[in-house]
Amino acid sequence: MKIQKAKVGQNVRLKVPDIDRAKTDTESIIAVVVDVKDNEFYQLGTKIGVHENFIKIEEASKDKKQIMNNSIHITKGQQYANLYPWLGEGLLTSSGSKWYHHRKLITPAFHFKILENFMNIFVEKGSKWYHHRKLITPAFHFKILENFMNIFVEKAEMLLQILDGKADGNVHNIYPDITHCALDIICQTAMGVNVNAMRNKNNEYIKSVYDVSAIFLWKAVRPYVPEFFFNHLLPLGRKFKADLKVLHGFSNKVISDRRRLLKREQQNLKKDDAIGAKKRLSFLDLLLEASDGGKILSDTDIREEVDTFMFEGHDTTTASMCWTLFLLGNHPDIQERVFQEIRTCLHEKQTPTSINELNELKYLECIIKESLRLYPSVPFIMRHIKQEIQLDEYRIPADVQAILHIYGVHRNPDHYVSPDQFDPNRFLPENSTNRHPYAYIPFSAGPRNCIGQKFAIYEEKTILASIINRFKVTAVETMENVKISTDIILRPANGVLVKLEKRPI
Ligand code: HEM
Repeated sequence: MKIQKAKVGQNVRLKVPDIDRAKTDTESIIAVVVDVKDNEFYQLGTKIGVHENFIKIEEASKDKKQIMNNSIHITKGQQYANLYPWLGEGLLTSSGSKWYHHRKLITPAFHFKILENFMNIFVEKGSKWYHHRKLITPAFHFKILENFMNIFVEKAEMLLQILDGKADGNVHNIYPDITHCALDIICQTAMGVNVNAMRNKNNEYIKSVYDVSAIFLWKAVRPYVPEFFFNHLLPLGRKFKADLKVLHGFSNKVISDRRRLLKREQQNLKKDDAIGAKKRLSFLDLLLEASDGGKILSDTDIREEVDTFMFEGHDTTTASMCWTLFLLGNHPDIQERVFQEIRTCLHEKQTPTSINELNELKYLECIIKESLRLYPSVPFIMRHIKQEIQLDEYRIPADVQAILHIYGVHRNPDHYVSPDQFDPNRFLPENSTNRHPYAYIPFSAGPRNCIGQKFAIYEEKTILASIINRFKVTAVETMENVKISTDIILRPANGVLVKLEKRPI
């Protein structure tokens, strides 16, 4: 590719006709100049190159602690600064010691490994049980898991009622229904607040999430637009401000509602001391408790984390569930096979109700994984490379903004035979053993990987199993003609258009 006067390490924007409308060909958004050839051609890192190099950094670095403590290569790319007005320095965007400290604080609330262990040790006796119990109790109360599962099921059932009304032989876009369901789930599990987005349509919050995500991309590809000009002179800047008001208003309300409720609960607990149990229900409670009246976490710190989790915790899972339904709707044979698995596992029941049941749905898990391979909810991430690195024939200079192109890696034929084909069997254990450990990275990898990945898989399994168990899904668009819309999240541009047909019970 020939471009004008670019130096190694510089970001270049590639001309993609649709970029202004944020409907980009996901294979080329922003690239970094990796090398300048003698013939004035440039080697650009977009699709696979930079990413593969980056992952080798992690492989080469045996001493992961060194990376962590020095915050080398875990600092997010400059473009994330465009998210600061919304997410502030929450877990997703922050760096260095602030990120490290908050991640340590928050991790226990999302450590589902602990919860799985806990489920298993229920049947064990003696010292192992005692040891596990002691280990996990302070970090994560068992009550939380029960509550989460109950909430997943409750929301799945509400969603089914809504979808029942759409099983009428017509085509419906169910993307908004799934979004509302995912938002209800994250608000109730993580924040302990019931926002009832499924019943309360035309949700301003969701609209603002979409707008802000699109504006993020708009700004990311126009680093030359001065902040003052954007903030004060462009209508888009004013829109951004109005959207932020909606988003922050929503999260502030969630926090104050929860504070009030906790206070009431604490008072009731004092009255009813016979129970004596400490009731910790959500991630937000953990933050409020850890804040020590603002000494450790300020109100702004808490709001930034709440915004981060409300966004990361619903938009990503929504896209993933919708792409999965789209793919199943295009592959009736695979849908039939997973339907049989679900029926066998659930017998007469409509929805899964325990973690053990979810763990039994193995083929469904392969389907979700394969869907995240083809359509990763987060199609690319960015890192600020802090120190120069030499990787094979590439020299990545310091201060480069590297784009790690997850979408591209997942469709690399070196790692996947017929990479554009939907084939969940790739993720059967026997077919996964020889895969490069970094060839599949929908949740990123290393110390800044996704904190909510277990949560996401459990949530998706509950909702998808419920839908497939109730309806036969037929998609309208195909893999060949579906339009992809990329902002921060990779979504089907027209939503997910399906026909639903109720299955006999
Ligand atoms: C299918 C669903 C999901 C996908 C594909 C996904 C993907 C990712 C990816 C790729 C990253 C790395 C971002 C970067 O480096 O810039 C990330 C980080 C993160 N995710 Fe997720 N995510 C999902 C669900 C969730 C859920 C359900 C939650 C919360 C409950 C969550 C919370 C977070 C947070 C807080 C971070 C930042 C972690 C850190 O930097 O320490 N995600 N996610």
